[in-house]
Amino acid sequence: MKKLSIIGMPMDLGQMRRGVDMGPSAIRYAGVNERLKKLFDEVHDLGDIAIGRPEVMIDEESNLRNLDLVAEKNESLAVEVDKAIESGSFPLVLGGDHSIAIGTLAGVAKHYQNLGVIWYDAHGDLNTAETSPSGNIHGMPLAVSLGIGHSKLTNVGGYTPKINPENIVIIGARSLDEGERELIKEKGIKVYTMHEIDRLGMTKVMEETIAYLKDKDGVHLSLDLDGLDPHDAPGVGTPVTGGISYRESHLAMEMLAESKIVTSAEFVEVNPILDDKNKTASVAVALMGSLFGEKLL
Ligand SMILES: NC(=[NH2+])NCCC[C@H](N)C(=O)O
Ligand SMILES: [Mn+2]
Ligand SMILES: [Mn+2]
Repeated sequence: MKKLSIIGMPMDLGQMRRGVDMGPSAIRYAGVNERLKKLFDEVHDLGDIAIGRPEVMIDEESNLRNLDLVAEKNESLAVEVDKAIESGSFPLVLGGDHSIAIGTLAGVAKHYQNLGVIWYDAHGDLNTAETSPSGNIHGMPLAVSLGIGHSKLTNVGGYTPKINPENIVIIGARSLDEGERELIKEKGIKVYTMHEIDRLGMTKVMEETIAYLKDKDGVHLSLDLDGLDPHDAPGVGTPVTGGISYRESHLAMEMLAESKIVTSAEFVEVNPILDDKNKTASVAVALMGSLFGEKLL
């Protein structure tokens, strides 16, 4: 019995550009339910986590924009993700800015002893208040999940850390801040930058990634649409040129489907205001199709 739970997280408090809160709607409009119903026995769309429209505020002291709200809303997400897994469902979270990975991983990681994470992204999202150039929490969730950062964030879900550095693979990196580079080196995090993707090809990158994570008891895929080239996924708040192509991304998802290692996923940073006729949401849905085993023949 294959069950999928879809959870919308219309969060935009982790960054400054309005519109990413409409990501879950855009992805639903692009047909996520219809497409994935063919690949699961049951698809439960649980609707959206309530975010509301609070006054935007910055905690000047700590360089953590909307700290309390981001923490609070991620607690709610963690509860829903946890419940989905308890009920035997594969949790698929629709973002929302990438700060939602804090809540997703809080809900997921308690179910695994040794969770692997694939971070498909132009960025490392390994900043802290001290290293962040922007104060935007969507640039911090991977560090937070490692237990590095403000305790209001690292303690979401009531425990820390969620993951270990040697269980992470970052794919598609091409924009890293100085503090992120240092953390990657210090912790020995595995990273396939665009250089390695060009050099090795996506086939080899995914073969190595899958081999690297094979012995984990679960693998979470956190896919930031800005990992793709802005030509293929223009509707994102922090685009970086020279990214992963649409075709390479399909191949990556198909290889993950074949490997059967992925046990939870989130697709984030879809911003329909910045998009071109809902292209980015449609790309997200197409990639989900491949991730969950869609085949042409
Ligand atoms: N999830 C994202 N799109 N993150 C972008 C982060 C950009 C930059 N590194 C920052 O920390 O502000
Ligand atoms: Mn990114
Ligand atoms: Mn990201």
